[in-house]
Amino acid sequence: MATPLSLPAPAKLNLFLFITGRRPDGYHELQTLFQFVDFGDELHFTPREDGAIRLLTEFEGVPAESNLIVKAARLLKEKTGCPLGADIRIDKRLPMGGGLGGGSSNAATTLVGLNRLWGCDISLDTLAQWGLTLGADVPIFVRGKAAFAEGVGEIFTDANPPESWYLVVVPPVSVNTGLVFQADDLKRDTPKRPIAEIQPADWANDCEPTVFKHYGVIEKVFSWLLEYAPARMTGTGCCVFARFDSQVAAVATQSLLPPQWQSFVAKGVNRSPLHERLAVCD
Ligand SMILES: C[C@](O)(CO)[C@H](O)COP(=O)(O)OP(=O)(O)OC[C@H]1O[C@@H](n2ccc(N)nc2=O)[C@H](O)[C@@H]1O
Ligand SMILES: Nc1ncnc2c1ncn2[C@@H]1O[C@H](COP(=O)(O)OP(=O)(O)OP(=O)(O)O)[C@@H](O)[C@H]1O
Repeated sequence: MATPLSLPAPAKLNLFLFITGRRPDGYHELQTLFQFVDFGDELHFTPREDGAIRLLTEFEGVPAESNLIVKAARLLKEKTGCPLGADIRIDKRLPMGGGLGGGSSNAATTLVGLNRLWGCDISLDTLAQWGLTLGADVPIFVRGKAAFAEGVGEIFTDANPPESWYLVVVPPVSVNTGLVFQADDLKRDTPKRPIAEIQPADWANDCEPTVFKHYGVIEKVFSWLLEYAPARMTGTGCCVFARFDSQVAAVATQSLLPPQWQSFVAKGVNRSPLHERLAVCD
């Protein structure tokens, strides 16, 4: 049997997220700062000669046909005409609908992993472009470098934010990204600024007031964390993160969390663990 290729699908954090407008197609113009963390899912790919794409891990509430892993594998096969297939397994650790980009990261790791396994030799830029049709955050995970993003999140400028430690708390709710963007009370008129002018003191997330209003528990988690460290929601929620200078400080605060709140401690990294692993495989 062929050796499987195992690759990480890390989470991302939006260190800030401003909504600067709405396009005629309904999508929103953003200015955001993406950083990865060294925590996420792990995917395992084994090539198949018969061309079939099989996802061997079941997802609660997501049929295989609509799973972004299967969609990404089919997209690559269709675009390249590759006759091979794959068996795919995943160790799922990232919550769904958490604002950590888990689905997009799974899709990106599938595109990059199968491109390698099948020997397609498609450039990262092209994979990122194809991936955008699967989800707004797929391109950043394909590129694998911390970046400011504009447009709907697909125009990048490399960035080098401090690689802090984060305590990420997962409130017991799932937030639907589409519904947040449709909300009447969403702040979508932050003036667009040159990226160099956005200072750390200005960092904020425009989705917070709307999400907090509809999900009281997320605001509760946010207020709790704020007592210990600077805190912010990532993406459209539900996860909230607090920033620390050391792992010890993050773990100490984690030990004080109310027991019903799930959490993890992770380090911010400006190069994706996916690309770190691929470099080792070279
Ligand atoms: C807000 C972010 O979390 C920032 O990282 C992402 O851009 C959201 O990415 P995502 O969860 O992959 O979202 P998608 O699946 O692409 O979009 C879900 C829905 O959110 C809305 N949406 C998404 C991104 C965007 N820039 N404007 C939007 O209005 C659209 O209605 C879309 O149908
Ligand atoms: N492989 C996958 N992993 C997670 N979710 C998936 C996957 N495939 C499809 N989905 C669907 O996509 C939805 C969003 O999942 P995801 O984990 O990307 O949310 P998110 O972390 O809020 O993303 P974002 O930060 O991009 O808003 C899920 O609720 C699920 O229905």
